[in-house]
Amino acid sequence: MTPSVTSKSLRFSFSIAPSHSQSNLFPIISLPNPNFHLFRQLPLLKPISAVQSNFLVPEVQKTQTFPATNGPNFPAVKLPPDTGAIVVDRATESELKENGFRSTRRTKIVCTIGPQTCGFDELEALAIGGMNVARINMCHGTREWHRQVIERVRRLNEEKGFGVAMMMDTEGSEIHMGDLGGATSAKAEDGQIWTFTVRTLGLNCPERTITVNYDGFAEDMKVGDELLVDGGMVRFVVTEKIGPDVICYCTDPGMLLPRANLTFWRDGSLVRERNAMLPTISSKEISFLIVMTLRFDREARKLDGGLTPKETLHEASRNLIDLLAFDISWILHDWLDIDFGIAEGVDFIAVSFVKSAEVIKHLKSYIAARSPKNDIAVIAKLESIDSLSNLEEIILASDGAMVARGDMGAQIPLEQVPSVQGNIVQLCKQLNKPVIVASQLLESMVEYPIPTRAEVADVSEAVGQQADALMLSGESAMGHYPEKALAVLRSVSLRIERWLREKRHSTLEVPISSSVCIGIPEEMCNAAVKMANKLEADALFVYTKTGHMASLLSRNRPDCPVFAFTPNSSVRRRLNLRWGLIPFCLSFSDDMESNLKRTFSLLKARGMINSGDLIIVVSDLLQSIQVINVP
Ligand SMILES: Nc1ncnc2c1ncn2[C@@H]1O[C@H](COP(=O)(O)OP(=O)(O)O)[C@@H](O)[C@H]1O
Ligand SMILES: C=C(OP(=O)(O)O)C(=O)O
Ligand SMILES: [K+]
Ligand SMILES: [Mg+2]
Repeated sequence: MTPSVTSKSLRFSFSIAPSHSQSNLFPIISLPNPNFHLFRQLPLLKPISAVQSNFLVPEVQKTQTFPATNGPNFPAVKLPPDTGAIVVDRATESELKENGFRSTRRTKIVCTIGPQTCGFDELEALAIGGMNVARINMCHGTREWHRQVIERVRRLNEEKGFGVAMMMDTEGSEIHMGDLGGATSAKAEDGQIWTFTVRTLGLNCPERTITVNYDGFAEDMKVGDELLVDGGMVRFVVTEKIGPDVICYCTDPGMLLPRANLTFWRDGSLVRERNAMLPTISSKEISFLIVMTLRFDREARKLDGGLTPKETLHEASRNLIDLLAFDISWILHDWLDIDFGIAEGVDFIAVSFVKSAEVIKHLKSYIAARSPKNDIAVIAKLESIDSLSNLEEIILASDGAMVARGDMGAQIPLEQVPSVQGNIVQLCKQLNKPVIVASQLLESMVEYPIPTRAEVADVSEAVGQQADALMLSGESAMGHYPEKALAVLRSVSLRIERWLREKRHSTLEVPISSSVCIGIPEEMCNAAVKMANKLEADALFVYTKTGHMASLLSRNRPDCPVFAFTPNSSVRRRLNLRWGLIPFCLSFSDDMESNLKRTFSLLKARGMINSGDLIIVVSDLLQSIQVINVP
């Protein structure tokens, strides 16, 4: 595997073999063009410091502020330490008590946290409203900003008794616009002329200028190309190129948002040289590369005498440093974010623009080496056109998948998105991986308090497909009605789930079969679900250390909810993404009899089960299925 890093702007490419590859212990830089001295003449080389201010330290450019926390208004309800007690998410507990087992929500909800929802109060409101997973998108905000969100979610869980999991979504090497000079949005009108530039915004920029984060942008665009903002929400056609400026004519008007993603098309197909790449190279390997380059430079300096080839070598090394700084900063971003996510102990890392299973495998071994407890799940975001030809391999390598319809809709024709969504959801269920349906589910609710009928139908479709989770993006990050949007997802899920259960009984549809992997745990879980459906059990109980048995029950999409008991709090948080699972933290012993007794008495004391309820119990301790009436 030799990932290649391409600097289009320099019309030059070199490849880097990561140090773990079998054939090479050290990174190899292969330069196709021996005329290094030519590079100096190219216009886009930047000194390292300039590069750093653009890429390595993007925080400098971002000016986001946090609403202050209302510290004193929050009574710190410190829960007792988990010794013998049972811990469940507070919102789920009230839902169970109010509505009874059968009517709890099965479809999970992921909310993207942004300026509208990053305060402690707002986060708490989302947790009360049923948010199962909070997502931060590393495309926006600074690491410090994200750190505060993570800290607040953790505090919410500890002090207020919620069990919200944390997902970090990587940026991917997408091309996006700059910050709009501080404005929150800008309206592009039909027929208007806009300038997209790689220059920094300044006085000499024409009116309606937008910066672009990719230095090769002006070189790569051609007159006649189509430029799509935010997956096609606003469209432009390139009419002229003037040095670093690309002059565009607006063909589809709309709202431009800061740092919106850009794709460009030529002759009806996507030009995707550079917008779909997470290179399989780590920050350590890159650091090594930098050290090697600096040594190369030092050796070149030692060569006195001024022979032309040596001067050339020196010149080349200087250029190489510039070049590496440029390209490395581009690709390093995701790896620095991944290191950040591991250090902060997030529960999920969602990888943007995955093209192959290799990226996922590499990231999983990277995480395994740094997080020995192996408690971060990797979610493959399916949005790049290249991912669609090897979906099964990618999904198998991952711990879950996201149908990232926003960017997907910019890479394949829109009318193909629904069938691709259906196929991915089906495939994930077969392969026993949780799947999230994301983007524009309730897009109009960014501005309005009521969704459109079409949006409600779209949500219903995803719930009907029995996707594990639905995701809010702008609706919860920067919209005017985050809690209302969450309430719509909740109520539509509940209603459609109930309707499906009623329908299933009239058509006697059987749960999905275990055609893909058949082993004792799979067979046991399939049988337990069948039994629970036939006997109209009130709940399935599963005692699980790793969460695997619980996932196998969820995969069958049973009629009743599954109470999953695990001693491990990070397993509990990861199970939040699984359809129909209610994860509890509970320490248990090898003695199932006493585990059950204890669980029944703890749950009865909290009013979460009643005498006479019919429970089907599965455990990965004993290979048994028990049918029990709560005493
Ligand atoms: N941390 C953040 N800071 C500021 N704005 C954010 C943040 N996260 C999300 N947003 C806003 O919400 C919008 C939708 O979020 P999302 O779908 O995650 O991002 P995008 O569509 O830009 O990839 C973003 O375009 C951005 O305007
Ligand atoms: C979820 C998506 O990714 P992001 O919001 O990071 O662009 C998407 O493209 O649909
Ligand atoms: K992202
Ligand atoms: Mg995307």
